Amino acid sequence: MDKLLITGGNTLNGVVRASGAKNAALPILAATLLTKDLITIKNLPHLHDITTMLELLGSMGCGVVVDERMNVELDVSSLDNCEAPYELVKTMRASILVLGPLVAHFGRAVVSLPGGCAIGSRPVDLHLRGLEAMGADIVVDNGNIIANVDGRLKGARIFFDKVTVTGTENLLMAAALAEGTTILENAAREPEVVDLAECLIAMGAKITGHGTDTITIEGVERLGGTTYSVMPDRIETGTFLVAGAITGGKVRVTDTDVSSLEAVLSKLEEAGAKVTCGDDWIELDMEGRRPKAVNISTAPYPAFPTDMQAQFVALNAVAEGVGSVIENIFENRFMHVNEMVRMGADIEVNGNTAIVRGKDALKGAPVMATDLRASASLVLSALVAEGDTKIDRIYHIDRGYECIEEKLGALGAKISRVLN
Ligand SMILES: CC(=O)N[C@H]1[C@@H](OP(=O)(O)OP(=O)(O)OC[C@H]2O[C@@H](n3ccc(=O)[nH]c3=O)[C@H](O)[C@@H]2O)O[C@H](CO)[C@@H](O)[C@@H]1O
Ligand SMILES: C=C(OP(=O)(O)O)C(=O)O
Repeated sequence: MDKLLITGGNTLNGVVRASGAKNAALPILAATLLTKDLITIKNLPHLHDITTMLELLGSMGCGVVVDERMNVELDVSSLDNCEAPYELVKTMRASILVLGPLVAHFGRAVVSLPGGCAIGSRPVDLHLRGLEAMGADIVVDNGNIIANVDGRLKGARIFFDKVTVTGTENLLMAAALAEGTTILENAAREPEVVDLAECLIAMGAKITGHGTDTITIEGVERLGGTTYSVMPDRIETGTFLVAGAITGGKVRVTDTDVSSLEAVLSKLEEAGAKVTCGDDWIELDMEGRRPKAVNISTAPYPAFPTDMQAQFVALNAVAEGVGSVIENIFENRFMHVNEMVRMGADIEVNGNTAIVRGKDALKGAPVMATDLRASASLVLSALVAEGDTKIDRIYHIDRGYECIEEKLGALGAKISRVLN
């Protein structure tokens, strides 16, 4: 099994390009199930999760043609089954995103129920309740969600008890082909939801209010083909900026979306970084300084994203002072802490709060990745640790970071992929 070997101590300097956003690409690929016309999706990141989604669409009978630049042409006209099997869903929870489009377009879906995962139990009750409110008949049998509807789904007013990103996306896609108007209240405002809505609008959907907590969808009878380019990855961008900050370096991320990172940039400034932005680039200059500890508290967009929490635990672990990190979205998202403690970090977790006391230095150690962003935080810790760190189970990182060793290597990190 591949591992990452990192020798810490290098200051990162240079320019790196942001890839397309995994969390926008996945719902957008699922949305192609809503039309029988040809769709081309561009700026897809080369990631394991994207391959899994393409495999899932292919297994249903969709035509999938990928070129060398990861532009993908999808043809759903020959779809011959509406099933997302356990083998694929267990490797990628986001497979649940095919549920809404399949029921809306084909009247039937059988999707394996995603179980919990390392970061929490992650139920999908709000997705199911919303589809039921739109007239779908849903049963869970033998670990599968079986959804059927006679004719078209019906528009409904749906209030989410909790802000859910993929829940909002599933119902947004379902509502696009429903009969009548759907209003999603307490909807997720994440930029990836907005990107999906823009793609659906390009396909002919009638959507307003995306980017606010109330989204209105006037269902249409059919959606058509389009060519759509996925937004840049704000979490990958943030991770590279933290890599600059933690090593006292200067990193510019290009081809990115500046407006989606406000909460993260303001914390980086509070940590002592000089941050400059252009239309589609962000530059962070730490000018050789050690970061100052920052307090963070995760919450739905536009607040600080849970997907950047682990990276800031790493930053605080070597910062000057003490930072508190509160995780409000997932109940078990501190798996990186014990691995960082093995590298000499001083972190105490109490419930959903981690108190991180900055150390002058961390020490390289063999560590294990437990989930996607935990892996990223271990990479960041390793960049500043004395000596070598070997990170095991990096298949987690390959789910969400495109060519991480090449990108960090180009910024000056000593990092390689090894077999043992
Ligand atoms: C593919 C994708 O886009 N993944 C992102 C998405 O995950 P995902 O969409 O799975 O996360 P949600 O926004 O749904 O989860 C938010 C909270 O709501 C709870 N919940 C959710 C649905 C539901 O039916 N019932 C329920 O109780 C979850 O357990 C969690 O506590 O948003 C998360 C929160 O920003 C990010 O960390 C993930 O990277
Ligand atoms: C938690 C994440 O992804 P997923 O929802 O696909 O598990 C993530 O991108 O950090």
